[in-house]
Amino acid sequence: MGVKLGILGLGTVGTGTVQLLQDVVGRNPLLQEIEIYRVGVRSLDKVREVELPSHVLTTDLEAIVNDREVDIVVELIGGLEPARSLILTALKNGKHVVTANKAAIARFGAEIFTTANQSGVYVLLEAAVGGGIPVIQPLKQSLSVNRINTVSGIVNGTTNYILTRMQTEGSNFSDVLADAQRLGYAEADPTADVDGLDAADKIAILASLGFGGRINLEDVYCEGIRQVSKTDITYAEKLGFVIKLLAIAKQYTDSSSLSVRVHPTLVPKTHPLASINGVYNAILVEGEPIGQVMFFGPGAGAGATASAVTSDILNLVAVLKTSTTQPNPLLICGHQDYCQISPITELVTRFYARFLTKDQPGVIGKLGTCFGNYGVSLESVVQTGFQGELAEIVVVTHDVREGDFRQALAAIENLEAIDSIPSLLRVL
Ligand SMILES: NC(=O)C1=CN([C@@H]2O[C@H](COP(=O)(O)OP(=O)(O)OC[C@H]3O[C@@H](n4cnc5c(N)ncnc54)[C@H](OP(=O)(O)O)[C@@H]3O)[C@@H](O)[C@H]2O)C=CC1
Ligand SMILES: N[C@@H](CC=O)C(=O)O
Ligand code: NA
Repeated sequence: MGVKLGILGLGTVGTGTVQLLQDVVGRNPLLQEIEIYRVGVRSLDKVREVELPSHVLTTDLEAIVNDREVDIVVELIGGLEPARSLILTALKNGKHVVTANKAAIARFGAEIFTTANQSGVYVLLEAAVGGGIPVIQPLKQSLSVNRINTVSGIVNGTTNYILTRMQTEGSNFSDVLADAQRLGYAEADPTADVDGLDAADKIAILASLGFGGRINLEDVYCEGIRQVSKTDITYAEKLGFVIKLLAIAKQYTDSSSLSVRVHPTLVPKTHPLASINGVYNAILVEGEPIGQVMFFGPGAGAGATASAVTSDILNLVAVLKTSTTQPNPLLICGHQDYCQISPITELVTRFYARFLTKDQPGVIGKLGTCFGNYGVSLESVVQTGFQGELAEIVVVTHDVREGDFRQALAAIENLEAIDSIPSLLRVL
């Protein structure tokens, strides 16, 4: 007997998944055992890129998650509600769930996994992070014997696509965002991409897997890419860096707390993450004894994401075809405790800052003295340009505690010679 899927959503990812499932020749033979039984959408009038028998499409998503015939619910509608309620109902009805919905998992993961465990079913989410890149399963299984100390990466395809085109073509932010939307990379509300929220959801999920505890999303520090200007991209280039939106989860060596954050970062051109361009994502996992492992691939888009969704479906088909009633501990999520996350003020990092100053003698000296008063030591100071009457000074610091750096900046802002501080970015 075939395994019956109830797919919720037939947008970018839903369509890619149905296309893959309708074209099984040359792929894993288990795919032939899958039946697309129901597909739930918002509108029956939309023109679809896939052909499905008319009785398969429905707008009644509740009926799908309550249908006794459905074995696996594949949630691809996105957003928080009704996605959360539909997932919970499916789980309570004893159905396995596959989801690409990092927003729902990052916020309601505790409730969703507790319900799944109580019902003896699985929630698989490979597509939720890194699109088509296998990273969830490797963290849960292949790498789980390591003590992880850092998970960092480029986990949002839309912003990496935007930053890459701003860097290589000098393109304008809003034009490039429109292209990312047209290509199906962006979220329904692209502010989730641009403001770093999508990356924050993803690093919360990766940190939870890497460090073995729940993550309170509100503790994840998050800055997006709106403030990244062409001027900063050009300065960064001259200084030997590229600007990337990085998501980082790092264990402090001297304590049990984690730093979990998302922000635009100056990445040295020699670093493995510097060369990840366009919609590609990469996740660098560092642990003991393995050392460094990097996962690279397409982070968004219909086909790539469908690959991850369908691999989860396949895992569940295999589960359904084996007779054991015992849960597989490598497939469940059994975290109970929350990880302790340090405030951003405790972060120790290098900074890049751009100042607009009055063109007076001794300004650089005043900046240096002010930084010195707060224990901030400077790695480089560059004054190359002017913006109208104002001189532009760019500094890169050595490692400094963020709280101390912020105090120094507050003092610098009060200097008579300082007009403004248009940019402040962290340096890897
Ligand atoms: N796009 C990508 O590259 C990636 C997306 N994801 C995640 O995958 C999920 C889906 O994204 P994507 O395919 O891009 O989204 P789309 O907006 O393209 O598609 C959403 C689909 O869900 C349906 N839908 C939405 N809300 C409802 C509702 N309330 N009732 C019934 N149907 C509904 C829509 O119906 P209709 O067609 O009738 O409007 C549409 O078919 C999201 O969680 C996203 O974060 C993950 C990785 C990559
Ligand atoms: N909007 C997301 C889609 C994949 O998760 C992105 O751009 O990465
Ligand atoms: Na993935």
